[in-house]
Amino acid sequence: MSLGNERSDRPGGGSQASKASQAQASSRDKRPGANFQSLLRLLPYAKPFRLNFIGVMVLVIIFNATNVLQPWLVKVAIDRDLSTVNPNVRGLVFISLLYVGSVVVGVVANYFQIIILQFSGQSIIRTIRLELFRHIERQSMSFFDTNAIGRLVTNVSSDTETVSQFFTNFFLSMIRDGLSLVMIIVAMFELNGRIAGDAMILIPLLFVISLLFRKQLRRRYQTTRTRLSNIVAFLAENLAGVRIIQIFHQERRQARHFDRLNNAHREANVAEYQLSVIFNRTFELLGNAAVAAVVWIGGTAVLHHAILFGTLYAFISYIRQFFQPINSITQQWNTLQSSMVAADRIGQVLMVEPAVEDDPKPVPVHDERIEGRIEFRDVSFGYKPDRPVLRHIDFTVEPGQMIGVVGATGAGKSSIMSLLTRFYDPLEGDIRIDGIDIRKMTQVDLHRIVGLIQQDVYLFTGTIADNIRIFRKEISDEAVIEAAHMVGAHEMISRLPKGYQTPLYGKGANLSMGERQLIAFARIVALGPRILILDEATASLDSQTEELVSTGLQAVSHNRTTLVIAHRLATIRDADLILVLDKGRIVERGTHESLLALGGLYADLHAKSGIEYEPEANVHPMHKV
Ligand SMILES: Nc1ncnc2c1ncn2[C@@H]1O[C@H](COP(=O)(O)OP(=O)(O)OP(=O)(O)O)[C@@H](O)[C@H]1O
Repeated sequence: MSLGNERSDRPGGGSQASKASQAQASSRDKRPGANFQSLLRLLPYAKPFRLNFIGVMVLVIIFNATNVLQPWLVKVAIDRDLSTVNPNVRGLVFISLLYVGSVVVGVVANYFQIIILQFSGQSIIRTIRLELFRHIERQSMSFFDTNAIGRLVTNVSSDTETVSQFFTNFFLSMIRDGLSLVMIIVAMFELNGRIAGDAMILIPLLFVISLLFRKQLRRRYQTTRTRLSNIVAFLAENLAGVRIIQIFHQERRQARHFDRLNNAHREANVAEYQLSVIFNRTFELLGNAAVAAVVWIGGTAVLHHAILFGTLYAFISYIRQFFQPINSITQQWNTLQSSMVAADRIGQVLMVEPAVEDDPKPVPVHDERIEGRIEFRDVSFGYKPDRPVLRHIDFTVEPGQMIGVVGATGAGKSSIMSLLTRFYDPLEGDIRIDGIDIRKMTQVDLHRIVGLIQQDVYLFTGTIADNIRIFRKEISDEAVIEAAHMVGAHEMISRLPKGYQTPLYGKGANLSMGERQLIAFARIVALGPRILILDEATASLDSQTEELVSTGLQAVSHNRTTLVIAHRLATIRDADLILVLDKGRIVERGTHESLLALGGLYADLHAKSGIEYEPEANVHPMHKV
């Protein structure tokens, strides 16, 4: 005659996933703002399911009623039909049928109650998760600067899961267990007010014991989770750095450290179970003691003919049922706490508006008519307003030109790129494409015009062809192959076992750096933006790949305004204009030759880069006189 909550010696009960998320939710940053309001703010998501919740309530009432009815039926059978004075076999059969009927109704009600509630809870979470995902995707880069990716992943995955506990477990328990308790109490008072009154002493006692234990259980549970996280973090770091560990012969030391973490986890886990078992058995002990007390008090009453035997039976059954809802309700305290923390964190993310937003009245842009003229007009920028990283940047790139931006590390090269793509907005000045302020275009239009290849070429899980067309179905296979041909990637791709259908794993780890660059070039040709920004990879390539990449670059920049953030000066030797940045300012500008002739910072960088620049250096040794 369980009320649907199976007893578990694991503290907290519930699924592993939910427990993990609850622990995470509670162990991470507990903001003072995490309160019931945070949860209430998520209530509108539940509104479309209000009929479902009402349905669940009705089903819960039916289910509880059948539970309370069953001992009562047995009581009637014993006292009315089994009494030796007036035995009634037909009545007995009728009661048995009613009993079976109530069990069947209870089971069916319970089934639908669980299914409807889970469906509603998970639907709510689905909506919240989708909104979070969309919201995060809409954010500007400054948002990602201040929000660790790991935290966002947790928001979308486990925080939402924790909140779902509120909509399912918490809601269900409050209704089901609260109602169940009330019904049992009413039934007991209905049977015998005196014995029922004595039994009421148990309620505060059970609540206090339960809450005290739960607090401790929660603490131990969190310790176990934290120690498990330590193991996972250590393992991840070790796997990532396995080469270094092997080269420096640190395997034993690392294994010892791992075992310490492992042991700490074992101890925490055993301690957690220990307390959990003590708690459950204490509860059971109290339950049995209560039954014994009822047998004693009720039995005496039976002997004195104060109550009938069936009433005593029903009392014993109700006392047994009595413990489950109290246990379950106190357990919800944890659920409520974790859900509030998780809901607060979700709310914090949902409240952030993107720093870069589209103009409410954007200028319509026809990208096919865009020529690709870029102007930076006295642009100043800082990731934090009081720390400028670009000052008074002023330059123009004519359509189809290639421009190189060079400078020491941290000079502000990538920041220029981030402004042109509107990952950030300038603090002062403006940036124009074909005379249109990019803040006046929608970001969708802008990103159709401006293509970007970042240092670390990002490849998605999928085939090479998928990666070239970035999952845009309207780009045909022929167009993909043509794009690859143009940048000189076709041969390399054809050599792969499955050609264009070769699957890429783990951000394209099965390709070399140069090969990834070529795929990125082909991607640009296939998508065809008028402007290309290339944040060149810092790692040096072998000379053969370097040649492939530079041929690819020539192809991809052909007829396209190209801005190269150059880490290798050789890449931009033929650029129409080179900007030399130093501490956020343009300190020199000109062509490769003119800058070398100037003998300033560029010439300096050039000398340090180790590239020989002698006109004769390009001449084949055989032709030297
Ligand atoms: N997201 C960011 N938040 C805060 N500061 C940043 C951020 N990105 C860059 N910076 C700072 O801005 C300055 C310019 O960085 P930027 O990445 O533009 O330089 P860079 O010339 O491209 O350097 P590198 O050649 O090393 O890539 C640096 O001082 C850097 O620390």
